[in-house]
Amino acid sequence: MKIKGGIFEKEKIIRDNSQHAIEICSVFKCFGNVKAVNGLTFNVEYGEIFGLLGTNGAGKTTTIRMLTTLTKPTEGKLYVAGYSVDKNPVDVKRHIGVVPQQNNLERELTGKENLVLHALLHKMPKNVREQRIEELLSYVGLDDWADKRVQNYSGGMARRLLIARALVHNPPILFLDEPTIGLDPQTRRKIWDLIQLMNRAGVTVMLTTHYIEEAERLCHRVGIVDHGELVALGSPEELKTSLGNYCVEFLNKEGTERHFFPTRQEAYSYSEAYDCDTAIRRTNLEDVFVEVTGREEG
Ligand SMILES: Nc1ncnc2c1ncn2[C@@H]1O[C@H](COP(=O)(O)OP(=O)(O)OP(=O)(O)O)[C@@H](O)[C@H]1O
Repeated sequence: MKIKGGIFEKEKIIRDNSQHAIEICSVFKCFGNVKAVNGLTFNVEYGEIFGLLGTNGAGKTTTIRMLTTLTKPTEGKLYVAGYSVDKNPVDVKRHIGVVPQQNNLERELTGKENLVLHALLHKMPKNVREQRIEELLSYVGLDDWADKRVQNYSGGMARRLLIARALVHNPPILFLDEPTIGLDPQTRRKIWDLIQLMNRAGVTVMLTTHYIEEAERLCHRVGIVDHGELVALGSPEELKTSLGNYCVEFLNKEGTERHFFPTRQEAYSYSEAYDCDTAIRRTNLEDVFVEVTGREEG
């Protein structure tokens, strides 16, 4: 995958009085009796890769759908690029790219035609859009597939095309809902590289994931959501440190028991008191996830 110079050069964003790329202020979303989102408040800063991590049904997709103008909150306010999602949805749409969880590409069209269609929806002039599309197809490594129909693409290729499509109109903020769901490990790594390259080129990224490894490897900051509530927020390092950087782990009759300590020495002293086999290791984000949600997997 190649980065061509200048493809992420951005127009200057005129923001109201916001310093944040994304602001979520006391947001609730109910579907009947189900509180899909239950009082979320946090910001995403310009330049970040921010990950919303949670189990299935935690409220991640609903949050992305509200931020990207697809559904309205029951209560609360959302701002993207300084614009109110409620009052200025058209401005919000101009400033965002969205990679949905489901592949909604036009399968009968070629990769290039899909991008042209998106550019036309954003009223991009022909000379600008042609160059941009060529550059993006090369950027996501699909130049050789540009004129082939999407129905012949693999899952990983379709995901790369979805990312290219989201970037056609040069948005400063990109939302990705479960960007690597269902992909094999090699393709997943390629998508991670692509997200990191985009971010280095200046794009602010907010993604959802239920893969803890994805959040730990990719995200500058992570918000862990459970039953629609934010239960932890910080960089992976901050979250691990807050729990204790060293873990003593051993098996008892009920299952695996874990205890956390700030230093290896304290962990070692604790483990010495036990007769059974104990392991001392560095704390990881999965430990944080289990502690704050009470669940074993993302
Ligand atoms: N349109 C809808 N109508 C009714 N309930 C909904 C609707 N959309 C979401 N929900 C419910 O809201 C809760 C949160 O769903 P959401 O899709 O936001 O979770 P998620 O964290 O994105 O999970 P997943 O990874 O499975 O998509 C779930 O209980 C879900 O069943």
